[in-house]
Amino acid sequence: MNKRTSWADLAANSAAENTYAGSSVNNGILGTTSGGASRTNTYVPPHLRNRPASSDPPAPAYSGPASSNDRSAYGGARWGGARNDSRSGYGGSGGGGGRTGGWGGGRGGGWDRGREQEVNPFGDDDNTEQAFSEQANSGINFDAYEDIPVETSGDNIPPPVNIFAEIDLGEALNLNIHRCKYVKPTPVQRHAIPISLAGRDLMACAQTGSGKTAAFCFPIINGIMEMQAQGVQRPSRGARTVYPLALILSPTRELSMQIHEEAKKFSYQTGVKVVVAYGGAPINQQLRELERGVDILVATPGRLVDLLERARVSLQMVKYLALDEADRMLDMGFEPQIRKIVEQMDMPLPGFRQTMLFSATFPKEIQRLASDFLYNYIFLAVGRVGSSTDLIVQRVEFVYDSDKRSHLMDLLHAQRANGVHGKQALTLVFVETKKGADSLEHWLCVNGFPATSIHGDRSQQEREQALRSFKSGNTPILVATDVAARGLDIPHVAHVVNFDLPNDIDDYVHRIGRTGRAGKTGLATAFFNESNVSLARALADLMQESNQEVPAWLSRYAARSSYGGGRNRRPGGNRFGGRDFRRDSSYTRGGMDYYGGNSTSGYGASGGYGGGYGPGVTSAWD
Ligand SMILES: Nc1ncnc2c1ncn2[C@@H]1O[C@H](COP(=O)(O)OP(=O)(O)OP(=O)(O)O)[C@@H](O)[C@H]1O
Repeated sequence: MNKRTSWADLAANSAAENTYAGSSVNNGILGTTSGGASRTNTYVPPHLRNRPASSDPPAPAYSGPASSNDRSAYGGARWGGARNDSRSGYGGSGGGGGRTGGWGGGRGGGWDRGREQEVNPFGDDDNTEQAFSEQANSGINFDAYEDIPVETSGDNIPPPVNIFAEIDLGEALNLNIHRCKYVKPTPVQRHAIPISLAGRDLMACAQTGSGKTAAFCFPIINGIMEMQAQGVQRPSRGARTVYPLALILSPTRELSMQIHEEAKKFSYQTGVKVVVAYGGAPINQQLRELERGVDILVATPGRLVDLLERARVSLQMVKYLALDEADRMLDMGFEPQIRKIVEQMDMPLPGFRQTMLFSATFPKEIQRLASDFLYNYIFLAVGRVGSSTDLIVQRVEFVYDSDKRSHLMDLLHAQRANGVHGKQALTLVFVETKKGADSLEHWLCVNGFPATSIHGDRSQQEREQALRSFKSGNTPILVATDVAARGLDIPHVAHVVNFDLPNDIDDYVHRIGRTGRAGKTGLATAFFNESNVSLARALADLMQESNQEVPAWLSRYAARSSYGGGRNRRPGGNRFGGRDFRRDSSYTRGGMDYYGGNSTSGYGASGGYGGGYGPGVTSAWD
């Protein structure tokens, strides 16, 4: 499907489509000369100053082996109504009118006052009328998504919508959708929004850059507006405890900040207040912000646990729980913290809150874990689970470790030569280690390529500054560890280079997904060598799945290797085979299918998954 051209064409096309509107490369912080390979080495990034200058000579030219391409009808009521257990719906026992110190009066009160002072997140862009007239030109190529396969499973699935007007999101939210210049919903939004508006729990898997943030934000904002219209009351426990109505968790600070920014735009003038809390930044400032009132709390798990332990936040009133990058949130690194937040504090149980899990990848093992947090949920897959979008042209090249730098340099030179108006297109380079990131950044800078880096050893201030500098085009090359792999929506990233490939194919999917977003095309290049053999098969399968040309040498590696490259790959199995894990017969117990009541009738039958155990009853897998 992707037309093959030379690399230079690909880079040029990608760059042309992704040219940033920012400043020129030579912006004052650089003393570089432009053009050929030899450059004046005058730029040293702040965190590398006072270090000895690199004595690395340019590496020899690429000498790796040549390769062929060298290159059921909806029946659910709104939340509460759809529950068929004996417990009353949300608000019955949790947020009832018997509470004292109501919303608007005590805790979180004063929001009306704050609302008057609300900063317009659209800034100079806020010209609603213009937004209406410009809608047809928002630059989103929706045709790219039209023939994408969609799978939904679960009982009583609400039907998808085609246009935003089909859903009643409320006037204020609709206005913000117009301000964002969203003409029509993306496929994941078409399906996920009606499901969530119907009060159903959801596990949603959709490709990178396909609009998942709005898919969970819109129903949350709409739901909170309704709660406020109904005069929701909040407790007046401890003088300084706040009671958010929605919690959105994400794995990195930068992603939480981004979701916060997006959610603020969507909730502008709706009366819904969004606050963010993440580590590495002064907690006192975040506490002050919380005290001014919070409806939606966007947080990273570590900082949230801190706030909960200080009793500054209570989750007792949480009606909506969204986990972005849910598979990452539930893998080994984060799972204990997530369980603590969701299961061991005062958050309402599944069935009494609405839970939404979103990611571009969802290994079955993680799906199984995640089901502990859900109640009678709907599974939605837009595209194949864990697939990458066809919008990204993927190339994989065999490059020995010792040749990687010179090879990267070649790519960057070609890209610059083909750049639009001499500007370097934004390029994101992923490496394995923090040290490796520092060292590559330094080497690029001294070789005349303005670069910055983002990784866990940099201070939060440095991380944020690096992102800003990259986004603006001041340093059009960002060297990153996996801290930047997920969720970040940076316009005009033309090229993602996997300088070091990850061990897990899902990480690869997220990394390359930093380009080719919202209908735009992008380019991803991976450097592969003997140390990546365990990824060969998964990588070849993924590329084939997304209509990419697989080099013959990679196919040979793939044929020889076992199925590695992932946490959840069945040996010999096809990673694209099953989707909703509930449909997989290997997950049935005692002849009873956990999904549909029995393993032959499949999903859709009554007594489906989640009905097997009620809220509060421990999952069968514990
Ligand atoms: N309906 C829409 N119309 C136009 N643009 C949209 C629409 N929905 C979302 N977008 C834009 O698409 C881009 C990608 O959206 P978003 O960041 O939510 O993707 P995502 O699916 O969460 O990606 P990832 O898997 O990488 O986290 C954003 O710039 C967003 O503003």
